[in-house]
Amino acid sequence: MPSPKPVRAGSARSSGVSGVGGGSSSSSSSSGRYEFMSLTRTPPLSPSPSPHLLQRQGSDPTTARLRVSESPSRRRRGSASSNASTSSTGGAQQLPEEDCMHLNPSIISVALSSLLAVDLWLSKRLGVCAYEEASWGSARPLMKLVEVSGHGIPWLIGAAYCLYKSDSAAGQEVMLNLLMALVLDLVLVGIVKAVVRRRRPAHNRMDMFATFSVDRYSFPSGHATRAAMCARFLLAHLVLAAPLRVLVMLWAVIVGLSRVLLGRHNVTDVAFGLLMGYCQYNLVEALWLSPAMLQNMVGLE
Ligand SMILES: CC(C)=CCC/C(C)=C/CC/C(C)=C/COP(=O)(O)O
Repeated sequence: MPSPKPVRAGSARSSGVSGVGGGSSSSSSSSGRYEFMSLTRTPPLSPSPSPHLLQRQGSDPTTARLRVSESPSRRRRGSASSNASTSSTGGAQQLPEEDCMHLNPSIISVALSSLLAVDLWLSKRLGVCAYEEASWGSARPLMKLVEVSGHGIPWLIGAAYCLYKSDSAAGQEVMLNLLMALVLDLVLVGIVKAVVRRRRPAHNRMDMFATFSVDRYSFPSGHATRAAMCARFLLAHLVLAAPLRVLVMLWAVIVGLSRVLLGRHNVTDVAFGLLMGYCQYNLVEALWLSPAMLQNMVGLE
Protein backbone atom coordinates (compact mmCIF):
# COMPACT_ATOMS: atom_id res chain seq x y z
CA MET A 1 0.00 0.00 0.00
CA PRO A 2 1.57 3.29 -1.05
CA SER A 3 1.89 5.80 1.69
CA PRO A 4 0.59 9.35 1.16
CA LYS A 5 3.30 11.57 -0.24
CA PRO A 6 4.06 14.98 1.15
CA VAL A 7 2.56 17.77 -0.95
CA ARG A 8 4.91 20.12 -2.76
CA ALA A 9 3.45 23.51 -3.53
CA GLY A 10 3.62 24.64 -7.14
CA SER A 11 3.96 21.16 -8.53
CA ALA A 12 1.40 19.92 -10.99
CA ARG A 13 1.84 16.53 -9.55
CA SER A 14 1.04 17.68 -6.07
CA SER A 15 -2.59 18.43 -6.87
CA GLY A 16 -3.15 14.96 -8.17
CA VAL A 17 -1.40 13.36 -5.29
CA SER A 18 -2.96 15.56 -2.69
CA GLY A 19 -6.37 14.79 -4.12
CA VAL A 20 -5.78 11.20 -3.28
CA GLY A 21 -3.50 11.13 -0.36
CA GLY A 22 -4.48 14.22 1.52
CA GLY A 23 -7.91 14.88 0.12
CA SER A 24 -9.85 12.50 2.37
CA SER A 25 -10.87 10.56 -0.69
CA SER A 26 -14.01 8.52 -0.28
CA SER A 27 -12.33 5.50 -1.73
CA SER A 28 -9.56 5.65 0.81
CA SER A 29 -11.91 6.27 3.69
CA SER A 30 -14.55 3.83 2.65
CA SER A 31 -12.31 0.99 1.67
CA GLY A 32 -9.55 1.90 4.00
CA ARG A 33 -7.15 1.72 1.05
CA TYR A 34 -5.41 4.45 -0.90
CA GLU A 35 -5.91 4.44 -4.63
CA PHE A 36 -3.63 5.92 -7.27
CA MET A 37 -5.09 8.73 -9.35
CA SER A 38 -3.94 9.12 -12.92
CA LEU A 39 -1.33 11.87 -13.02
CA THR A 40 -2.46 12.94 -16.48
CA ARG A 41 -6.03 13.40 -15.40
CA THR A 42 -7.21 16.92 -14.63
CA PRO A 43 -7.61 17.22 -10.92
CA PRO A 44 -11.20 17.80 -9.81
CA LEU A 45 -12.17 21.41 -9.33
CA SER A 46 -12.94 22.59 -5.90
CA PRO A 47 -16.76 22.55 -5.56
CA SER A 48 -16.94 26.18 -4.53
CA PRO A 49 -14.06 28.49 -5.38
CA SER A 50 -12.72 30.32 -2.43
CA PRO A 51 -14.43 33.73 -2.10
CA HIS A 52 -11.01 35.09 -1.30
CA LEU A 53 -9.79 34.07 -4.73
CA LEU A 54 -12.82 35.50 -6.51
CA GLN A 55 -12.38 38.79 -4.76
CA ARG A 56 -8.76 38.99 -5.78
CA GLN A 57 -9.52 38.40 -9.42
CA GLY A 58 -12.28 40.97 -9.51
CA SER A 59 -10.57 43.60 -7.47
CA ASP A 60 -8.72 46.48 -9.02
CA PRO A 61 -4.95 46.41 -9.28
CA THR A 62 -4.50 49.18 -6.74
CA THR A 63 -6.38 47.22 -4.15
CA ALA A 64 -4.37 44.18 -4.99
CA ARG A 65 -1.15 46.13 -4.72
CA LEU A 66 -2.16 47.53 -1.40
CA ARG A 67 -3.15 44.16 -0.23
CA VAL A 68 0.17 42.69 -1.16
CA SER A 69 2.13 45.54 0.27
CA GLU A 70 0.26 45.16 3.52
CA SER A 71 1.90 41.79 3.68
CA PRO A 72 -0.74 39.85 5.59
CA SER A 73 -1.44 37.82 2.47
CA ARG A 74 2.24 37.14 2.18
CA ARG A 75 2.43 36.22 5.79
CA ARG A 76 -0.61 34.04 5.34
CA ARG A 77 0.68 32.51 2.17
CA GLY A 78 2.65 29.83 3.92
CA SER A 79 -0.34 28.65 5.85
CA ALA A 80 -2.70 29.36 2.92
CA SER A 81 -0.75 27.13 0.61
CA SER A 82 -0.62 24.36 3.14
CA ASN A 83 -4.34 24.76 3.77
CA ALA A 84 -4.98 24.86 0.05
CA SER A 85 -3.09 21.69 -0.43
CA THR A 86 -5.41 19.95 1.91
CA SER A 87 -8.71 21.62 1.07
CA SER A 88 -8.40 22.90 -2.46
CA THR A 89 -6.51 22.35 -5.65
CA GLY A 90 -4.14 24.26 -7.96
CA GLY A 91 -6.00 27.63 -7.73
CA ALA A 92 -4.45 28.60 -4.45
CA GLN A 93 -1.04 27.70 -5.71
CA GLN A 94 -1.35 30.34 -8.44
CA LEU A 95 -1.74 33.17 -5.96
CA PRO A 96 1.87 34.32 -6.08
CA GLU A 97 1.69 34.52 -9.87
CA GLU A 98 -1.49 36.61 -9.74
CA ASP A 99 0.12 38.91 -7.28
CA CYS A 100 3.03 39.39 -9.63
CA MET A 101 0.68 40.45 -12.40
CA HIS A 102 -1.15 42.95 -10.20
CA LEU A 103 2.11 44.09 -8.76
CA ASN A 104 3.26 45.55 -12.02
CA PRO A 105 3.40 49.16 -10.89
CA SER A 106 3.40 51.35 -13.93
CA ILE A 107 4.84 54.62 -12.76
CA ILE A 108 3.70 56.26 -15.98
CA SER A 109 0.06 55.30 -15.50
CA VAL A 110 0.08 56.41 -11.87
CA ALA A 111 1.70 59.71 -12.85
CA LEU A 112 -0.80 60.19 -15.68
CA SER A 113 -3.80 59.50 -13.45
CA SER A 114 -2.47 61.95 -10.87
CA LEU A 115 -1.84 64.57 -13.53
CA LEU A 116 -5.36 64.15 -14.92
CA ALA A 117 -6.87 64.40 -11.46
CA VAL A 118 -4.97 67.64 -10.77
CA ASP A 119 -5.88 68.85 -14.27
CA LEU A 120 -9.62 68.34 -13.72
CA TRP A 121 -9.52 69.90 -10.29
CA LEU A 122 -7.49 72.93 -11.41
CA SER A 123 -9.53 73.44 -14.59
CA LYS A 124 -12.77 73.44 -12.62
CA ARG A 125 -11.36 75.98 -10.17
CA LEU A 126 -10.07 78.19 -12.98
CA GLY A 127 -13.31 78.12 -14.96
CA VAL A 128 -14.36 81.38 -13.33
CA CYS A 129 -15.95 82.81 -16.49
CA ALA A 130 -17.71 79.61 -17.54
CA TYR A 131 -21.12 81.23 -17.09
CA GLU A 132 -22.50 84.64 -16.15
CA GLU A 133 -23.24 83.63 -12.58
CA ALA A 134 -19.69 82.35 -12.01
CA SER A 135 -17.33 84.30 -9.77
CA TRP A 136 -15.79 86.22 -12.70
CA GLY A 137 -18.89 85.93 -14.88
CA SER A 138 -18.82 89.67 -15.63
CA ALA A 139 -15.53 89.15 -17.51
CA ARG A 140 -17.11 86.55 -19.77
CA PRO A 141 -17.89 88.99 -22.65
CA LEU A 142 -14.26 90.12 -22.63
CA MET A 143 -13.07 86.51 -22.66
CA LYS A 144 -15.38 85.78 -25.56
CA LEU A 145 -13.81 88.68 -27.43
CA VAL A 146 -10.42 87.05 -26.86
CA GLU A 147 -11.97 83.83 -28.11
CA VAL A 148 -13.03 85.50 -31.36
CA SER A 149 -9.51 86.88 -31.80
CA GLY A 150 -8.20 83.30 -31.88
CA HIS A 151 -11.03 81.78 -33.90
CA GLY A 152 -10.26 80.19 -37.27
CA ILE A 153 -12.70 82.22 -39.34
CA PRO A 154 -11.32 85.73 -38.65
CA TRP A 155 -7.81 84.43 -39.21
CA LEU A 156 -8.70 82.74 -42.50
CA ILE A 157 -10.61 85.78 -43.73
CA GLY A 158 -7.83 88.10 -42.57
CA ALA A 159 -5.09 86.10 -44.29
CA ALA A 160 -7.12 85.79 -47.50
CA TYR A 161 -7.84 89.50 -47.49
CA CYS A 162 -4.16 90.40 -46.94
CA LEU A 163 -3.18 88.01 -49.74
CA TYR A 164 -5.64 89.70 -52.05
CA LYS A 165 -4.54 93.20 -51.06
CA SER A 166 -0.81 92.56 -50.98
CA ASP A 167 1.04 94.08 -53.89
CA SER A 168 4.47 92.59 -53.22
CA ALA A 169 5.54 89.07 -54.06
CA ALA A 170 7.07 88.69 -50.60
CA GLY A 171 3.83 89.75 -48.92
CA GLN A 172 1.79 87.39 -51.06
CA GLU A 173 4.18 84.55 -50.30
CA VAL A 174 3.88 85.12 -46.56
CA MET A 175 0.10 85.40 -46.65
CA LEU A 176 -0.34 82.33 -48.79
CA ASN A 177 1.80 80.35 -46.38
CA LEU A 178 -0.19 81.74 -43.46
CA LEU A 179 -3.37 80.50 -45.16
CA MET A 180 -1.77 77.11 -45.69
CA ALA A 181 -0.69 77.06 -42.03
CA LEU A 182 -4.22 77.85 -40.83
CA VAL A 183 -5.74 75.08 -42.92
CA LEU A 184 -3.04 72.66 -41.78
CA ASP A 185 -3.78 73.60 -38.17
CA LEU A 186 -7.50 72.92 -38.60
CA VAL A 187 -6.78 69.53 -40.15
CA LEU A 188 -4.22 68.44 -37.54
CA VAL A 189 -6.32 69.60 -34.59
CA GLY A 190 -9.37 67.89 -36.08
CA ILE A 191 -7.45 64.63 -36.42
CA VAL A 192 -6.12 64.71 -32.85
CA LYS A 193 -9.53 65.65 -31.45
CA ALA A 194 -11.18 62.81 -33.37
CA VAL A 195 -8.59 60.33 -32.15
CA VAL A 196 -8.41 61.39 -28.49
CA ARG A 197 -12.13 62.25 -28.10
CA ARG A 198 -11.77 63.92 -24.75
CA ARG A 199 -14.98 65.55 -23.68
CA ARG A 200 -15.06 69.23 -22.83
CA PRO A 201 -15.33 70.13 -19.14
CA ALA A 202 -18.80 69.61 -17.67
CA HIS A 203 -19.05 73.29 -16.75
CA ASN A 204 -18.55 74.44 -20.37
CA ARG A 205 -21.44 76.06 -22.19
CA MET A 206 -21.26 75.06 -25.82
CA ASP A 207 -22.09 78.50 -27.20
CA MET A 208 -19.15 78.98 -29.55
CA PHE A 209 -19.89 80.16 -33.07
CA ALA A 210 -18.94 78.27 -36.22
CA THR A 211 -17.65 74.97 -34.91
CA PHE A 212 -16.97 71.64 -36.60
CA SER A 213 -18.42 68.44 -35.20
CA VAL A 214 -15.01 67.47 -33.75
CA ASP A 215 -15.09 70.68 -31.73
CA ARG A 216 -17.29 68.97 -29.18
CA TYR A 217 -14.00 67.41 -28.10
CA SER A 218 -11.54 69.40 -26.13
CA PHE A 219 -8.07 67.92 -26.64
CA PRO A 220 -6.17 69.86 -27.85
CA SER A 221 -7.46 73.41 -27.79
CA GLY A 222 -7.69 74.60 -31.38
CA HIS A 223 -7.50 78.20 -30.22
CA ALA A 224 -4.28 77.45 -28.35
CA THR A 225 -2.63 75.70 -31.31
CA ARG A 226 -3.62 78.51 -33.64
CA ALA A 227 -2.49 81.22 -31.22
CA ALA A 228 0.92 79.63 -30.68
CA MET A 229 1.47 78.88 -34.37
CA CYS A 230 0.29 82.28 -35.58
CA ALA A 231 2.33 84.07 -32.94
CA ARG A 232 5.48 82.28 -34.08
CA PHE A 233 4.55 82.93 -37.68
CA LEU A 234 4.03 86.66 -37.13
CA LEU A 235 7.20 87.02 -35.08
CA ALA A 236 9.21 85.27 -37.79
CA HIS A 237 7.79 87.05 -40.82
CA LEU A 238 6.72 90.50 -39.73
CA VAL A 239 9.14 93.21 -38.76
CA LEU A 240 7.70 94.32 -35.44
CA ALA A 241 8.94 96.65 -32.74
CA ALA A 242 9.82 95.04 -29.41
CA PRO A 243 6.60 96.12 -27.63
CA LEU A 244 4.54 94.64 -30.44
CA ARG A 245 6.49 91.39 -30.28
CA VAL A 246 5.75 91.17 -26.57
CA LEU A 247 2.11 91.93 -27.30
CA VAL A 248 1.91 89.09 -29.83
CA MET A 249 3.34 86.64 -27.30
CA LEU A 250 1.05 87.95 -24.60
CA TRP A 251 -1.94 87.56 -26.90
CA ALA A 252 -1.12 83.88 -27.49
CA VAL A 253 -0.87 83.26 -23.75
CA ILE A 254 -4.11 85.14 -23.04
CA VAL A 255 -5.97 83.20 -25.74
CA GLY A 256 -4.78 79.98 -24.10
CA LEU A 257 -5.67 81.16 -20.61
CA SER A 258 -9.10 82.36 -21.74
CA ARG A 259 -9.97 78.83 -22.87
CA VAL A 260 -9.67 77.59 -19.31
CA LEU A 261 -11.32 80.67 -17.76
CA LEU A 262 -14.29 80.25 -20.13
CA GLY A 263 -14.54 76.62 -19.06
CA ARG A 264 -14.01 75.48 -22.64
CA HIS A 265 -10.93 73.43 -21.86
CA ASN A 266 -8.92 71.71 -19.22
CA VAL A 267 -5.45 73.04 -18.49
CA THR A 268 -3.76 70.12 -20.26
CA ASP A 269 -5.78 70.74 -23.45
CA VAL A 270 -4.39 74.25 -23.58
CA ALA A 271 -0.85 73.34 -22.54
CA PHE A 272 -0.69 70.64 -25.21
CA GLY A 273 -2.35 72.97 -27.71
CA LEU A 274 0.24 75.67 -27.19
CA LEU A 275 3.04 73.13 -27.56
CA MET A 276 1.44 71.58 -30.62
CA GLY A 277 0.95 74.97 -32.26
CA TYR A 278 4.55 75.90 -31.52
CA CYS A 279 5.73 72.67 -33.20
CA GLN A 280 3.29 73.07 -36.08
CA TYR A 281 5.17 76.16 -37.12
CA ASN A 282 8.23 73.98 -37.78
CA LEU A 283 6.07 71.92 -40.14
CA VAL A 284 4.90 75.08 -41.87
CA GLU A 285 8.52 76.10 -42.40
CA ALA A 286 9.30 72.66 -43.79
CA LEU A 287 6.35 72.82 -46.18
CA TRP A 288 6.93 76.46 -47.08
CA LEU A 289 5.53 77.33 -50.47
CA SER A 290 8.25 78.99 -52.58
CA PRO A 291 7.62 81.95 -54.95
CA ALA A 292 7.90 79.61 -57.94
CA MET A 293 5.24 77.30 -56.55
CA LEU A 294 3.20 80.34 -55.59
CA GLN A 295 3.32 81.62 -59.19
CA ASN A 296 2.10 78.31 -60.51
CA MET A 297 -0.65 77.98 -57.96
CA VAL A 298 -1.99 81.51 -57.80
CA GLY A 299 -0.93 82.71 -61.25
CA LEU A 300 0.64 85.94 -60.02
CA GLU A 301 3.30 87.94 -61.93
C1 LIG B 1 -13.62 78.19 -44.12
C2 LIG B 1 -13.81 77.30 -42.98
C3 LIG B 1 -14.32 75.94 -43.24
C4 LIG B 1 -13.51 77.71 -41.78
C5 LIG B 1 -13.70 76.91 -40.57
C6 LIG B 1 -13.15 77.62 -39.40
C7 LIG B 1 -13.63 77.03 -38.15
C8 LIG B 1 -15.04 76.67 -38.02
C9 LIG B 1 -12.78 76.81 -37.17
C10 LIG B 1 -13.16 76.22 -35.88
C11 LIG B 1 -12.65 77.06 -34.81
C12 LIG B 1 -13.03 76.52 -33.48
C13 LIG B 1 -14.32 76.92 -32.91
C14 LIG B 1 -12.18 75.72 -32.84
C15 LIG B 1 -12.43 75.19 -31.48
O1 LIG B 1 -11.45 75.73 -30.70
P1 LIG B 1 -11.17 75.14 -29.28
O2 LIG B 1 -10.10 75.99 -28.70
O3 LIG B 1 -12.42 75.22 -28.50
O4 LIG B 1 -10.70 73.73 -29.50
